[in-house]
Amino acid sequence: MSGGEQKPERYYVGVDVGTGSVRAALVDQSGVLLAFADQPIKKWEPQFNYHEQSSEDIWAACCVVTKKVVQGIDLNQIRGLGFDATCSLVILDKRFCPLPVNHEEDSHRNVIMWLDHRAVSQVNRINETKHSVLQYVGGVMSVEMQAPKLLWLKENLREICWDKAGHFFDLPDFLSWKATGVTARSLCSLVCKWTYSAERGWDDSFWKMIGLEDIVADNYRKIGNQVLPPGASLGNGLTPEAARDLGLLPGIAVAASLIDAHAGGLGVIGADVKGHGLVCEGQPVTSRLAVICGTSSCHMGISKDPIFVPGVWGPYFSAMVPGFWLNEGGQSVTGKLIDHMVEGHAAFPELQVKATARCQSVYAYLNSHLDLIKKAQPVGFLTVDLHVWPDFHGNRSPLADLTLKGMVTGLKLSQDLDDLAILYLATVQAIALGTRFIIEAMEAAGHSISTLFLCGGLSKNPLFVQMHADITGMPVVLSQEVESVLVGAAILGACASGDFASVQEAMAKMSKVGKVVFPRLQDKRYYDKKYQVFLKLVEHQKEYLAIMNDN
Ligand SMILES: Nc1ncnc2c1ncn2[C@@H]1O[C@H](COP(=O)(O)OP(=O)(O)O)[C@@H](O)[C@H]1O
Ligand SMILES: O=C(CO)[C@H](O)[C@H](O)COP(=O)(O)O
Repeated sequence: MSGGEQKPERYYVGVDVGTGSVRAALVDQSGVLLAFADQPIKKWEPQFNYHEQSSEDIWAACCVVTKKVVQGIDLNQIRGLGFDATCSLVILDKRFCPLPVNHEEDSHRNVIMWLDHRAVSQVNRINETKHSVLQYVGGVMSVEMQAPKLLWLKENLREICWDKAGHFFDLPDFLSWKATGVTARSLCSLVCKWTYSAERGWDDSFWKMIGLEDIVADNYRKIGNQVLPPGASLGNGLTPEAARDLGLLPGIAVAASLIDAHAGGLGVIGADVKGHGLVCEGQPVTSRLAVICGTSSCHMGISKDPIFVPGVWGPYFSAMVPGFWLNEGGQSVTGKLIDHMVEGHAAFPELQVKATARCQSVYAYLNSHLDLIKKAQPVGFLTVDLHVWPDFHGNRSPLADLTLKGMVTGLKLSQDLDDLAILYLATVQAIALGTRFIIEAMEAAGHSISTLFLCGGLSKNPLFVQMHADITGMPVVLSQEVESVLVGAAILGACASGDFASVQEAMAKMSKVGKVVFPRLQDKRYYDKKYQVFLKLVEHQKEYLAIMNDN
């Protein structure tokens, strides 16, 4: 401050809990990241398709990263705190102590992660009910949502978990409770993963029909009967205990949270695009699709009126941008699939040695290796005879079929670095082709999308970004801040502090365009052919299944 004329800077802290790590940022009022820290979190996979975490480990990581980003800052300048997280299920007993989600009775592991597929039988039975709430999750409930997981706990861990449980939280709501002591849930979590309707509230008949009538009898106390819009200020703000844990001052505003993909959406979708030569300039914000690409990819499209897209989650009212309906397409593993293909290849140890020698990430090394071997043709043409179907963990959208498997066609005997690089390229392309498939389903149902806004760990990969532009034929906008999900979390904190009148105002002021990647339209014919093959792959997979199931 000089001469008492200038107002002191106002800062917000955003905390983003992803699948593999927790990140925090100190963000100013114009959305600039002033400090960033990250910390890995523990994951357990006790058996195939079972994925667990620990809420205590996650909270401890939140504390480490928050303390780091506020070091050296006058804490009085920090006005608000916002959390986003994966939509994993946290279970606590009536005294808020962790309960085990496993037969080993390890209560440290009290989180069923979003990608856990243990509740297949439960979700199949839920879908057989054809209950009307299913219309609002794309027609088919995903095994990754919370109702099947709750039913699994009741049917499998009745004594050690279900009967003792006092609180079932979506992870973002667990974090805001931990910070404030307020058990109110965010509208975002409840609408997107728990079948709550912003307009009609809970539907008793659904819970009774699926065998969870105890949730209704208890007046939804365990899953949430006080619901707040994302960004609303919670209780009296940060409790003294949480303030000590996080290294902040007690009483600062804490916002009702968002799921991570939705925070990414807020962080990118409202940016002013003037002067970037984009078709979406002058078009409504509904022409933008935010794609949040980390362990998974989520495709967030908004509309003024509800649009029912078969196989695409939603329409969800006010779950991301207040007043707008949201459709959320998704690919359940994307970053995880690329890592799986690269790390599982025989040439991976050689890749690691070479990348380390050049102080590069393995992805940066592979990208430059592809440039070396491409000869006169564009890089993307190296996969003319290698095709991948990317549903190694089932299909979220638009087929909503968790039984689908991954496919690779065009394998050879070679196992060298060239072979690894081309397989990596084909996997990246398959993910981008999957995005095109989702966009086509959304457009067929009434969306009109012209521009992609990418964020998340995979948006740091130039090949991934260019393939999304080339294969969808749409420009891809990257934000000024690479960590846009954290800008979304900070937007929540800024709204809770009262410094902005609305989420829309905060979005417009805090998200900024960084770079635009345009599609190379001269390659369109090649990618149209790759897309044709892509669609054939799943058709053939279904044919194989029919042949094998024919008695
Ligand atoms: N610098 C990078 N270059 C290329 N890919 C990256 C980079 N950093 C992360 N990734 C990819 O992003 C994925 C993780 O993204 P991230 O947003 O951190 O995930 P999550 O939010 O699920 O924890 C990884 O699986 C990896 O494939
Ligand atoms: O289901 C989701 C959003 O609705 C996310 O995919 C899930 O929360 C995991 O996110 P990430 O890939 O960023 O870890």
